[in-house]
Amino acid sequence: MSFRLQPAPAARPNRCQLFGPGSRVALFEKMAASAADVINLDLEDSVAPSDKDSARNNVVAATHDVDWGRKTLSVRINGLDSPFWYRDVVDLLERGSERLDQIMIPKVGCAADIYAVDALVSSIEAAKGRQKRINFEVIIESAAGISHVEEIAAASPRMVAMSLGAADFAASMGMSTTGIGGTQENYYMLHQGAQYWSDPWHWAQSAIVAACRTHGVLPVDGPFGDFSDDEGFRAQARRSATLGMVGKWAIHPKQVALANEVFTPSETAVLEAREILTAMEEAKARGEGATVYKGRLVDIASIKQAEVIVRQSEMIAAA
Ligand SMILES: C[C@H](C(=O)SCCNC(=O)CCNC(=O)[C@H](O)C(C)(C)COP(=O)(O)OP(=O)(O)OC[C@H]1O[C@@H](n2cnc3c(N)ncnc32)[C@H](O)[C@@H]1OP(=O)(O)O)[C@@H](O)C(=O)O
Ligand SMILES: [Mg+2]
Repeated sequence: MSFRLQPAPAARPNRCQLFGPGSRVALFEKMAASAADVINLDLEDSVAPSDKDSARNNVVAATHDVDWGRKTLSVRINGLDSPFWYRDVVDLLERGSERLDQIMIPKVGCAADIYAVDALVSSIEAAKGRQKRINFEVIIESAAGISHVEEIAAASPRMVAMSLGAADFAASMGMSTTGIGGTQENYYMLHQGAQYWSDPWHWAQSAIVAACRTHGVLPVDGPFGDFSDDEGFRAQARRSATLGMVGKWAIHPKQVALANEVFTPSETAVLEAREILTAMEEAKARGEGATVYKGRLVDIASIKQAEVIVRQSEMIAAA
């Protein structure tokens, strides 16, 4: 292992992040009653420019008036290229309650973007004497964002999570698709006349996971736009979980159960992980660094893999 150890990410359930426009107040109580671990109230792209001020006021009020239970309460502010973002931050932190846990920063392109928001947030927190430090989540959804993904992950001690925003990412990369995540019809390999679909999001997801794991940040898969396609959502989520992501956005309430299903380790997976840990304890007692479990090699690396699964299940159970 490198001398520089890999920091542990925040120990918070993050299986599903349910989004809702700040302009649709009627959704807030439904979001609070959902099984999502994280709530993202949106001030950015799901809110029309004409509704920005009213949506901001709705969300500030919701930090006081809605019982969000033990969920992580996050607000997506507008992009740093907009005339809205500074007022989003100022009003949330000057008029919003301390129930707010996190600010989500969209379309981040470099570490300096985070620095700017961090400086403004820190100044208001000090001026208002806020006791609870606001965390950051960022969305990687541009060519610049993926190009600078590691410096962004390391840009602030407030950084807790990082998501892939497939739609804006596709637009920024010039991808010929209007789908939001999932399989892309023309992204296939041809072999002996048969088509084999590959995953156009794989490399970006892996880059996000690597940057996040290097700096103790939670890697999260973003939206899957077709909320009538349960199996498509499951397939995308399963690929993301396999790559090391801890959760996925829901842009419709029906996707919450799907995300929770995929990102909650199954009883079978947890039992196997615990059995591997026991097998490795027994091997260690015999002075061995490797052993056989169900006919396959397990060694010290297997301990770390098993601990990821056990830790995730215990964190969810405790939530
Ligand atoms: C693309 C990336 C993004 O920006 S994604 C994040 C921004 N987008 C959003 O926040 C959209 C969130 N979803 C919605 O606004 C709505 O779900 C919808 C517009 C997609 C559909 O709304 P509607 O037609 O009203 O849905 P239904 O009639 O099917 O509703 C059934 C039922 O559920 C309630 N409902 C609807 N939406 C939500 C919600 N988000 N949370 C909780 N409850 C919801 C609705 O009121 C109905 O309730 P009822 O049964 O009591 O009537 C981008 O960043 C990138 O990738 O780059
Ligand atoms: Mg976006």
